[in-house]
Amino acid sequence: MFEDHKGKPFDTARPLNYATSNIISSIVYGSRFEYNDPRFKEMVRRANQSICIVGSAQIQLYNMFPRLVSWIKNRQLLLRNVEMTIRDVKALVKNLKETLNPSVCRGLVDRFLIRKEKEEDSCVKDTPYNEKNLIFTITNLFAAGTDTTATTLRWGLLLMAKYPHVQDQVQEEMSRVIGSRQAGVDDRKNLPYTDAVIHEIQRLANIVPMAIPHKTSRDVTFQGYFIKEGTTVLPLLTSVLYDESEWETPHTFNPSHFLDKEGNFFRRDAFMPFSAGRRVCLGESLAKMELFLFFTFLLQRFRYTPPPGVTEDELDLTPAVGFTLSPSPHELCAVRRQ
Ligand code: HEM
Repeated sequence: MFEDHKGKPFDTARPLNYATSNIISSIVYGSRFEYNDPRFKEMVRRANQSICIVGSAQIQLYNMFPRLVSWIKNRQLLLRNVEMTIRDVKALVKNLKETLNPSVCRGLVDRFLIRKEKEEDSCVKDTPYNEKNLIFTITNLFAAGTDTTATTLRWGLLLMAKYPHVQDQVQEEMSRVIGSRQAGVDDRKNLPYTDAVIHEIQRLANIVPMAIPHKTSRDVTFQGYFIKEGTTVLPLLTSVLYDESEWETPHTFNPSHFLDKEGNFFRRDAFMPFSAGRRVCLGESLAKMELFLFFTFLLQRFRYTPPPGVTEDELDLTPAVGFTLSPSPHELCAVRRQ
């Protein structure tokens, strides 16, 4: 899809969303969607719109005063999106159910359906393998796994266009170490600069600034503060990713944050874009793999620049606020390299 624009400016959002969405789809349904499939296009559009709406002031207000403002427009829109997504997912699951062959497992849905049938046959009570859990597992994976990875990649390409000397070094390292063949996950350890750049993109982009709200399961005293059982707690990842006592230049794009004096990659404890603890991002290892493979592939094949007439300095890094922080609407040129 990048190729189609022939080096002319375009918005990177749609192709990246479709690509990452198809990874989740392959895992969940066992197949990819065509990029021109109207149902797929709508599912991706709705997932992105919902993530944006969840971060809106209206929904924050609703979360605080649910009884007072249940009528607000964004909540109605969100509920309609959920309803339509459930309808689509049900249709896709029905199709898989009708073609289910227990000896050929195509994806997560097949595995779930096989287990569901088995538990029903054995009359297991209160099993989590029920229709409702299946539908919500699928919709949650789709929502959590599409926008996050695509948004990080969009930040990555925008930062490469803004800082061409960093892009030069990534491309130089890749040419030197892997040449023109496609990178595999095992190449990461031999590409310390590229690895550092990907980590720095995630740190600065800070795409899930407030993680996901949690509730205390019992009374706790934390750093001298008493927090009652059942209190909603927001772990502010921004406070760690931009911590002035942890990072040399917390507000600047600086891949050296992850490099030692010899240019070797090193991990930092304050790198927590996936949060931490028991409810740490379930897709962390998948996301890391996707980011590395997509980023190296896209950098190997294209050079990213601002549109004609726009300088690198003018590329705006102000985020658009939603539940996740994505770059403000922008266009880039992707010029074919090889
Ligand atoms: C760059 C990409 C990603 C980032 C930055 C990210 C970040 C996060 C964060 C901060 C949380 C909240 C953790 C908490 O509650 O404290 C989370 C939860 C979650 N993420 Fe991701 N995520 C990414 C990609 C993915 C992918 C690809 C998947 C798909 C499998 C995924 C699935 C989930 C799920 C299911 C949860 C909820 C886990 C739970 O509540 O136990 N994420 N993610």
